[in-house]
Amino acid sequence: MPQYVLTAAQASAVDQQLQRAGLLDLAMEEAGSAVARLVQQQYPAGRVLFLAGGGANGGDALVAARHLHVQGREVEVLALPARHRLTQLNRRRLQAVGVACRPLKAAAAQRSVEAAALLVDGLLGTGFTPPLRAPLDTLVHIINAASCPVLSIDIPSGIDAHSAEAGLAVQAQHTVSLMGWKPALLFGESAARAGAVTLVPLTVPAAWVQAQALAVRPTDAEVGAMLPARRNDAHKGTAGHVWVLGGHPGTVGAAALTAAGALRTGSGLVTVHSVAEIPLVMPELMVHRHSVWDAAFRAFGDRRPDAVAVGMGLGPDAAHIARRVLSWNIPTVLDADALQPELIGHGHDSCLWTPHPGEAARLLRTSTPELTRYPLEAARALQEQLGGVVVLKGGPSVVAYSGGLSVAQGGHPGMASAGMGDTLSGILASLLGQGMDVVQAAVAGVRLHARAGERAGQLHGYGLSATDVASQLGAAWTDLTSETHPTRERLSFRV
Ligand SMILES: NC(=O)C1=CN([C@@H]2O[C@H](COP(=O)(O)OP(=O)(O)OC[C@H]3O[C@@H](n4cnc5c(N)ncnc54)[C@H](OP(=O)(O)O)[C@@H]3O)[C@@H](O)[C@H]2O)[C@@H](O)CC1
Ligand SMILES: Nc1ncnc2c1ncn2[C@@H]1O[C@H](COP(=O)(O)OP(=O)(O)O)[C@@H](O)[C@H]1O
Repeated sequence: MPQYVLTAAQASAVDQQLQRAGLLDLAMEEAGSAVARLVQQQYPAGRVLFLAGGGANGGDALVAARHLHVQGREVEVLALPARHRLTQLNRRRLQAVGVACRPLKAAAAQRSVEAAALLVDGLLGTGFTPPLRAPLDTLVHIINAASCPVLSIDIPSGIDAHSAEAGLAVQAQHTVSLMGWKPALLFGESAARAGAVTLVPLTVPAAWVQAQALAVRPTDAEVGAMLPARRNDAHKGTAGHVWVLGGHPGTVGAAALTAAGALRTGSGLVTVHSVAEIPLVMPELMVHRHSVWDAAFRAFGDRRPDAVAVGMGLGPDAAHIARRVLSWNIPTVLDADALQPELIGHGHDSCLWTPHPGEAARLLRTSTPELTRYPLEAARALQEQLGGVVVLKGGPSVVAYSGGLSVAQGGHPGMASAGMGDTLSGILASLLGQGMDVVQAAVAGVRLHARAGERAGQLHGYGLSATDVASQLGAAWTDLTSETHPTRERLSFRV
């Protein structure tokens, strides 16, 4: 089942549909029971302290407390005055099964926290509008000083669901996100505040969520189904020829890493064109050194590859060279030095632009902190300016295409090292060269890169390099396709 990303306003729109259909009570019951189930699984012993706000987020907490109480867990509930109708209803239901709901005051919270084995934060969810008002600010300080783990419902209290920033807000060990991901749970400091996130999709008509969603988050099975199946009679002429145009004295490794990424993603032929001496990191690569770029383009004549990656370590002439490449109108990955504002308006539908936040800020003529506050909106703005498809790189990367946004799953913090993006460019060019549609190549390519990073991270931790990631690409491909192409795997190993 697809996963979606929703802003607070979009989640609230679905809530209103549920309300009109008379289903909101059931959704709150499902949300609360999912929280209780998770508590039993992950934190099976000791007293559970619930801090409940007055909105529906507090209502979810009251439902969870009731479920745990009837299952025999010791619970304590401190609650603000209930404003939401369903929160009032669930307060009565909780009291009906014998649990007292004491007023939530700072002093009581302070005392109760000391005896708790787990604190469930149900103060504020998507109905929060910054800045945090009293007494919630004091309560957040008390929660953050607690020695027990904290589990937040939907989103840590004090986090603005839309933004990657975090001011005064709960630091959770675990967050149960309801219905879909909120942007804040995916990016930056706000995601760090959420700890481990468990998504509980809720029994809501998928079409309602899809109609509202800001972005999708494809599962591995969905990504695997996009990757091309190769026939047993495939040969190097059918697996795509990729050209890499990059490298400059001092940055020759970038072009080599891109080429290695393309080979490891299954390209039949990979040729590097450069005016610098490119190290032959894999003897399977073809490397052509040209005297100057004009001579290179003369030598190309009318010959064209199936896909081209341009810009990695390319140096000061990159915009000019990329513009000539764009006139070929073939599947093209533009990265690094080729990501220049003067290319805006010169792209085409088969372009895949791959900026990191610094390059993206340069293209949008804004600052990097401004851009990283709202990565989804930034990716969309870039796509509108550049056309084609944009991969805004990060942990996680966002793919923006005409009419849609997709957020990649996974990756590894060890991928924060030089050359990772160059490898990604090679992966993307390889997938384009193997005939994939540009949107699917981008979505599948970023996940393939992240999956290879996860595997390499298990072996090398924070010491992993881009070369290590490239070496895991074949295994990552197998991981992603194992669910969707079992027959093909068996066929390809026949004797
Ligand atoms: N389909 C789904 O996903 C489902 C979602 N569900 C749940 O609904 C939640 C959203 O519920 P919601 O809309 O009632 O808002 P919620 O977050 O509880 O906050 C409202 C309270 O916060 C207060 N408040 C606001 N700003 C504040 C500030 N700056 N400083 C201090 N206080 C502030 C505000 O106070 P007031 O402004 O009224 O004084 C009001 O009392 C969602 O996160 C999920 O948990 C499930 O129940 C079922 C299905
Ligand atoms: N913490 C992380 N989690 C997941 N992916 C990451 C993380 N850090 C970096 N990456 C990935 O590594 C790549 C870095 O790209 P980039 O900054 O262009 O590197 P370079 O220019 O050195 O090649 C991107 O694809 C990014 O998504």
